[in-house]
Parts: sequence; structure tokens; C-alpha cells
Amino acid sequence: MAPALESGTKKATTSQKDIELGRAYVTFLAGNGDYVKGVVGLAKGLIKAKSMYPLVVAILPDVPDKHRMILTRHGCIVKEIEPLAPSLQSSDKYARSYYVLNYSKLRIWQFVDYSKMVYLDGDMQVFENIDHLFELPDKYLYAVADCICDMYGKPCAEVLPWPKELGPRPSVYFNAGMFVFQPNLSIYFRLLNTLKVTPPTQFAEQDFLNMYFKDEYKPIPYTYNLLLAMLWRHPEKIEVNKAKAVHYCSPGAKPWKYTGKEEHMDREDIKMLVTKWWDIYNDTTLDHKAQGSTVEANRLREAAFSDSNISALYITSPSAA
Ligand SMILES: O=c1ccn([C@@H]2O[C@H](COP(=O)(O)OP(=O)(O)O[C@H]3O[C@H](CO)[C@H](O)[C@H](O)[C@H]3O)[C@@H](O)[C@H]2O)c(=O)[nH]1
Ligand SMILES: O[C@H]1[C@H](O)[C@@H](O)[C@H](O)[C@@H](O)[C@H]1O
Ligand SMILES: [Mn+2]
Repeated sequence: MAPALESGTKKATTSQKDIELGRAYVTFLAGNGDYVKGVVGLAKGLIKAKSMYPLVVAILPDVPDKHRMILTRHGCIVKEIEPLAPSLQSSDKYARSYYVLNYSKLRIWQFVDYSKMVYLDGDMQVFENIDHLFELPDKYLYAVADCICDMYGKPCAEVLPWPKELGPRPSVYFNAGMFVFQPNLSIYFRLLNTLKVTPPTQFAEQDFLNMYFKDEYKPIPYTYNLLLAMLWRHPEKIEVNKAKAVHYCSPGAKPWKYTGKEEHMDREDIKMLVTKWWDIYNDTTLDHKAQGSTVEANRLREAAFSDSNISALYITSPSAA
């Protein structure tokens, strides 16, 4: 069963202790294109939702200085990572050619200054506070099922094909655009070693993570990662107006280059969600807050972790599970 998640049950108040717990959101940015707009939008969305945790941006070396500075100005903590790609060759094509980049996402398991993180794709937006996700019991990987009609029964017709090279199909396939996890160096090195002997597949690191975490994965409600395709695939499973986090992942859906021309993109609900994204992106009052509260929270957090002994203590802290 998906664990109960109630935003209303825990009162969110920022304190030094919360910062010391080493919690942060994390996203991923590659290249010099306009995904940086997605990350800025996300940073502002988290501020608007009054999240008390900072946004770390794991960037590849090809992100230009100009973009790094924009991110810092919006209160993000920028951390450069090395590119990572599978060493084995495969004749399979990726579903989209750039998906190969996403294997670098596995580097975030090395961010052990943080005890728990919520990963969000740069093409996601947060419309409500989701800080309570950090309260989920340790030791599991939490994510939203990717288009499954019956979470505990048979996958629906549109379910993504499971590559047979990766062994038995997991009982539920999750979307890797959002997940709750714990950075951990032994898991990190195991991920890297496993990648060395795993052929690349259509959905790149998403397939890989589904394979690797199939026994630790726990589904959480769709509201934490509303894949736009759910609007036409399974409207009965979602409540679009109540979505806490929306994932603009369908072709043509990226708000910063939305034209409405691609298939499904002229739907009224899509237009509404794209407008909501722009409202946050264009809201300059959220820039002002980025200069104040979030930057200050980040400063305090960095100060809390400046003593490596303290951070080592958190890394080994016992599981609440
Ligand atoms: O040029 C790029 C391409 C991607 N990204 C980053 O990589 C993330 C993943 O790319 P997409 O969001 O375009 O991918 P989709 O959401 O369409 O695809 C799904 O499948 C992918 C398979 O690799 C990933 O698992 C992804 O998280 C999952 O939601 C982006 O959000 C962004 O954060 C960049 O920064 N620059
Ligand atoms: O996992 C996939 C992937 O994220 C695609 O980019 C998206 O278009 C699909 O809707 C989703 O099921
Ligand atoms: Mn995405």
C-alpha cells in the first residue's frame, strides 16, 4: 500500500534543527539550452509554496557560468557533477536521444551532506508545499507510478515496455522525474558498478532505477508527480486542480517553449497548467524572496555543515523505518 501522506498533519515550521537534518530538494541541469528556465521556475515554485528546504542543482560541466549565476541568484545551491553514461553498448535507441544525459542523475547519490533529498526534474513545478515528503520512513525509494491502471494488478495497455535485458519486470514501474531518496556512498558505488554491466535501454536511468530499486520502491500518490499524459490516459485517477507537483513531460509541454501545436497540447487543462507555470516564473516578488529568506536558509545550512564531523554524524544516523 502507498503510505499515508498528509500535508495537514505536520505543522511545517523552519528551525535550525530542520536545516541541520540535512534535507534538500535536488534537480538536474545539463547544457546551455533553456532547461535553466525550468529550474528557475521550480526554484520560485518552491519559494512560493514556502518550502523550508533549499534546492540543490546538480549540473554538468557544460552549463555556462551565466546560467550558474542565475541559479545562485535564485537561492539554488549549485553543485557540479561529472557526466556519467553506460559503458556497455546497445543497439536500442533511447525514447528521446538526449535521455542518455540522464544517467548522470545517478551522481546525486553521492550528495551525502544531505540525509534525505527529494529529486524533481527541471520540467516540474510545485504548486503546493510538499515538505512532508521528507517525513516518509527511511530506507525506501518513493516515487509515482508511471501510467499503471491498477497499481496492484496488471499494467495498462500504455505501460512502458520493460526491457528484457534488465531481468524480471518490477511489479510497478515508476517515473524517475520525482523521487524521495537517501544519498549514500555504498549505494552510489553499487549503482555505478551495476551500470557498468547493464546495457542502456529506451528510458535510460529511469529503467535502470526501476530495476535497481525494485525491492525498495514504494508508490506515492499521483499528486506528487502529475504526468501530463495522465490527463488523457487516466483522468479518473487524478485531480488536476489539486495537483501538488506537475510534470510537463509530454512532447510539446515544456512551458518555456509551449506552442500548443503538438498532439494533446491544445487541451484547456494543459493551457491552464502552462499559464500557472508562467505565473510563477514571472512573479518578481518571488525573486525578492530568493534574495532574502532562501539565501539566508542556505547560508545557515552551509554553516551547519562546515564541520565535517557533524555531517559525518548525520550520514550514519539510524533509520526511522
Ligand atoms: O538538455 C537537457 C535535457 C534534460 N535536462 C534535465 O534532465 C531532466 C530529464 O529530462 P526530461 O524532463 O526532458 O525527461 P522526461 O521527463 O521526458 O523523461 C522521463 O524519462 C527520462 C529518461 O531518461 C528521465 O528519467 C526523466 O526524469 C523522466 O521523467 C530534465 O527535466 C532536466 O532537469 C537538462 O537539464 N537539459
Ligand atoms: O515516463 C514517460 C516519460 O516521462 C515521457 O516523457 C512522458 O511523455 C510519458 O508520459 C511518461 O509516461
Ligand atoms: Mn521531466
